[in-house]
This record gives sequence, structure tokens and C-alpha cells, in this order.
Amino acid sequence: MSAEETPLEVSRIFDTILVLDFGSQYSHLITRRLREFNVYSEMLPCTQKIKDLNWKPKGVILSGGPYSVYDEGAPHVDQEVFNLGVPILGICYGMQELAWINGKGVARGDKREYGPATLNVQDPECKLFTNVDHSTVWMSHGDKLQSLPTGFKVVASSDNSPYAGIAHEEKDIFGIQFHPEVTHTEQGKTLLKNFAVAICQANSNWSMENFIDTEINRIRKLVGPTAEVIGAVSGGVDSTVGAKIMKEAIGDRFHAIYVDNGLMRLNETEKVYKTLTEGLGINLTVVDATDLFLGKLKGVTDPEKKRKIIGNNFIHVFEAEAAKIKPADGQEIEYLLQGTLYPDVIESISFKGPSQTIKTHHNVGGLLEDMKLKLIEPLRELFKDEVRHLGELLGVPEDLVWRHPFPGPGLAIRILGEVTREQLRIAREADNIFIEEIVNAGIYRNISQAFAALLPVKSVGVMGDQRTYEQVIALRAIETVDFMTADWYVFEAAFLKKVASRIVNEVDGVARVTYDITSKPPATVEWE
Ligand SMILES: Nc1ncnc2c1ncn2[C@@H]1O[C@H](COP(=O)(O)OP(=O)(O)OP(=O)(O)O)[C@@H](O)[C@H]1O
Ligand SMILES: O=c1[nH]c(=O)c2[nH+]cn([C@@H]3O[C@H](COP(=O)(O)O)[C@@H](O)[C@H]3O)c2[nH]1
Ligand SMILES: NC(=O)CC[C@H](N)C(=O)O
Ligand SMILES: [Mg+2]
Repeated sequence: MSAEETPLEVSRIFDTILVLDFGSQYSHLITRRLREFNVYSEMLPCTQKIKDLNWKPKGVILSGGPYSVYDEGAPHVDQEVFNLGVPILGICYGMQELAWINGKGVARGDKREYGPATLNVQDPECKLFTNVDHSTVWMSHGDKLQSLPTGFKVVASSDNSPYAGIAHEEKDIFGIQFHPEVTHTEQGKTLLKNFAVAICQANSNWSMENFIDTEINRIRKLVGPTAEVIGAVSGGVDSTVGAKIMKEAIGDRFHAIYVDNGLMRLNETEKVYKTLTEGLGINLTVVDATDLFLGKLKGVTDPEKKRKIIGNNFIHVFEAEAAKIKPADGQEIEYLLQGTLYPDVIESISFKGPSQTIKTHHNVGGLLEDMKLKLIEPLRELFKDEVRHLGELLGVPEDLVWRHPFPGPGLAIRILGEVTREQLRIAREADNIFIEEIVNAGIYRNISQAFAALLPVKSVGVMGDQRTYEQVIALRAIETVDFMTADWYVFEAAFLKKVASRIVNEVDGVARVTYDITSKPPATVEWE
């Protein structure tokens, strides 16, 4: 990341609530909820040093977390946060942290409290609990406050938690034992709004319209009046929205590059070209690198090897294309557009750190690691649904905005075993039938992602009195919010019957169709 492109840029322009992440699985939901009522919020690890922030938050939220504050090695907040002079809200671990700092009265409870509880507000004057009394809140903790921290009073309780809500006697510092960010807490959003708007007095001016203007101006200033910029564009929603913002900001000085790696779906390249050029007026170069990719993949069956070969060859194609562009101002190309989203950023900054590598996700970072280009990442503060909303505002066609994600390695990770032109044909035709039927049934938007995988096993069948001995197609369709966990989609039996019959009848080389009914975990979305 270059010095100009800091992830905190937006926080200087919009009033921002800082969420310090202690590792709870719900931390990012706090950010989500605040943005839902138009207050901008950023999440940073709990280890963030306040002196290193180049912006001042309007308020700070300390998230929940899996640790116990009294454990050796448990994470603790930078004490400087209390000198910022802004309101603070501790949630679960965050509240226990406030109590630990102010008297150490935290210990293991007799029993864990997990699930719903009814909140009783003790202090009707407390601004945090306006319109929240007697509502259901959601608890998830094993530790509890044994006594009131020094300088605090009780403002709310529940049957099992006498200290469900505490507030400092003089300062705007609050703690709550329950989780307002989860939807099971009925008035959670109201409580967060009370904190952000009534107590922190954050301006609720965060909106996509404002974001677009801000981002376009920022890119213009960053790039200057003559420089040209390149970007890797796949026809997926992230890179298309990114490309559209660049186009609005600098017009044809933005060069989008689409690599046809031979692993795309049926007629995908033609469709993407048409939509991006004719539909959106984007200056797009299509590079046909089919021979290169299929040549390198010849004989390769190992999933990780396939992914690495594809990632590396993206780099080669991209570098070669970048070198061909001769900017009008005579300067070398300095900037590269990436479609990085907020979840990618969260994953890399999370206090818990990156998880074990399950599979090497091809992404733009890996794609262009060796390039000296500086990054422009207009979407790095946004969640996928926010990107979709942005796409709608920018006039990106609806079917593209709602397109299921398609991975960079394409069909190569949906064809198990060696990727050949013949295997690609089978996978493409089967996938096309499946998606066509999903669209016809009017359920495309109910499903998060759907595709056909081709298995390298043969099975016996009978067609027109003839014995067949052909391969197997596995259909996969999932529902998910964030693609980290997913469940399989429940189709009607008649639908599956129709798809199976069409695939076996219309696609040469397929004798059998199965439906994948595994959730993630333990499976993953893709088959490789
Ligand atoms: N065939 C391709 N040609 C050029 N760039 C690509 C190609 N495939 C992927 N990329 C680059 O890799 C990035 C990451 O791919 P990813 O699939 O996560 O995003 P996307 O394709 O933009 O959106 P979606 O998640 O909806 O598929 C893309 O934003 C794009 O910059
Ligand atoms: O751009 C991408 N490059 C990749 O290498 C890659 N691998 C998986 N995916 C997509 O990520 C989501 C989760 O997939 P998995 O459960 O298979 O990891 C699903 O949406 C997958 O399609 C990728 N996207
Ligand atoms: N959800 C949480 O933040 C839990 C905090 C702490 N680990 C507890 O068990 O009480
Ligand atoms: Mg994609």
C-alpha cells in the first residue's frame, strides 16, 4: 500500500466511530450496524496505538472477545484511548476490560450465560438506554463483573447479570454485558444509535452518494490531471464497480484489462466485453491468454498447483499488457486499481490474525505482487452488499450487480483432475444449463452462489437401450452472508429433476448428476 492510499482516508472526511477489535466473531457487525444508520465506522485491532492514528474518532467501542481479561497474555487497550476525551462503550469483553482497568473486579461466573435475557433499565436518565428498556438482549459470556468498577454506577441489569449495563459517574464511558450488534438483541441498533448519535454526536452523513463524490475527488487529486491508470477487470461486481468509479474520475485515462484465461464460463468473455464497453463505456482490453493458461495447466491435477500456476500467469499477462500501454503524458503508469473489499482488509488486520491456509485464493494482491505500481482501492472500506448498492447508484446493470461471485481461477477449480478443452466444454455446458434453470425459476437472487463441478470419475448409465460410461456432474448451490460459512440451498425436487434430466440429455460426456449437500464448514464452497 502506498503512503497516499491509507485505509483511514475516509475517516478524516466523515465523523467516524472507532471499533477496537478484541477478536469477537461479531466485531465487524458493530461496524455494519453503525453504517446502517449512516454513521461511518472503522474497525482496527485492539492493539492499535492511539498516537499512530492520523484521525480523531468521535467515539470508541471496545468489542467482545474470546479471552478473559484476567488471563496472562490477554489483550488490553492502549490507555491513551481514555485521553482522547471522547465517549467509550465496552461490549462484553470490552466492558470487562473497563472493569479490569478500574478495580480488577472480574472473575469466572458460576455458569455461562448464552442466549436471550430481558433487560431492566435501572437509570431511566441514562442516554444509552433510551427506548431499550424491557427488551430482549443476547448474552454470550462466561466471565462476569463481581463488583462495580471504581467511579461507575449500575444503569441496567438482567436476571442473571446484575451489571448488564454500567456507566461512569462523570464521564461518557459505558459498559454492557450483552451484544447489541447481533440481530437477536431487539433494540441493539437503537442502543448503538443512542451511543453514536446522541452521546458521541457523530454526524449521520455517511451515504453512498456522499461516498462516491468523495472518492471520485480523492482519486482525481491522487492521480493528477494527466497520469493514466490500469486495472484488472473480471466482469465480477467488485472490479466492475471499481472500474466505473475510475471511469467517472478520470475517463479514458483508465485502462481496464480483462484476461481470458480459457477458464471462463460459456460466452462469458463476449458478455463481459459487451457490458463493460457498450454498457458502461469503459476503456477495456481483452487479452486472449487461453493457450498460455491451458498449456501451463497440462497434466496438472493438484488443486494448489493449479491455483499457483493461474495466479503466476495472471502476473505475466498483466505485466506484458501494462508495458504495452504508452501514456500520453510520457510518464510510466504509476497506479493500479484493485477491487479489494472490507472483509479482505478485516481478515488481514484482525487481531486473531490470518487463519491457516485452506486454499490459496487468487486475488489481486497475489496477482500483482511484484509490480511497482501503487494501489488504488476505492472499495476497501465497503462490504459486498454496499458495493452492490454502489453499483446500482453508478448505473451498473442489475444482472451484473447481483451476479454470483466467480473465482479468478475459474473453471479450473471446478474441474477436478486435469483441465482439458474437452473437460472445459462439459463443465461449461452443464453449468450453463444449471444457471439457466435457476434464472428461469426466479430463484437466482435467493442463492448466493451456484455452479456445476465436473468429477473425474466415470459411472455406468443407460440411454436409448445403450450402455453409457461417462462422467459425473456435481451441482452446488449455497446460501451465505459472508462466504466464510455457508449452507446448501434447498431446491424443490421437481427443479432438481429437470436440471438433472437436461444435463444428462444435452451434455455429451455426462452419465449422472448429483447434488452437493455439504455445508461450509466442513466443506468449502468450491470443490478445490
Ligand atoms: N479474468 C480476469 N481478468 C482480469 N482480472 C481478473 C480476472 N479474474 C479476476 N481478476 C481480478 O481479480 C480480482 C478478484 O477477483 P474476485 O472474483 O474476488 O472479484 P470480482 O471478480 O471483481 O468480483 P466477484 O467476487 O463478484 O467475482 C478482480 O477484482 C479482478 O481485479
Ligand atoms: O477470486 C477468487 N479467487 C480464488 O482463488 C477463489 N477461491 C475461492 N473463491 C471464492 O471465495 C468464496 C469462498 O470459497 P471457498 O469456500 O471455496 O474458499 C467463493 O465465493 C469462491 O468462489 C475465490 N475467489
Ligand atoms: N463475548 C465475549 O466478549 C466474552 C468475553 C469473555 N471471554 C467471557 O467469556 O465473558
Ligand atoms: Mg470474480
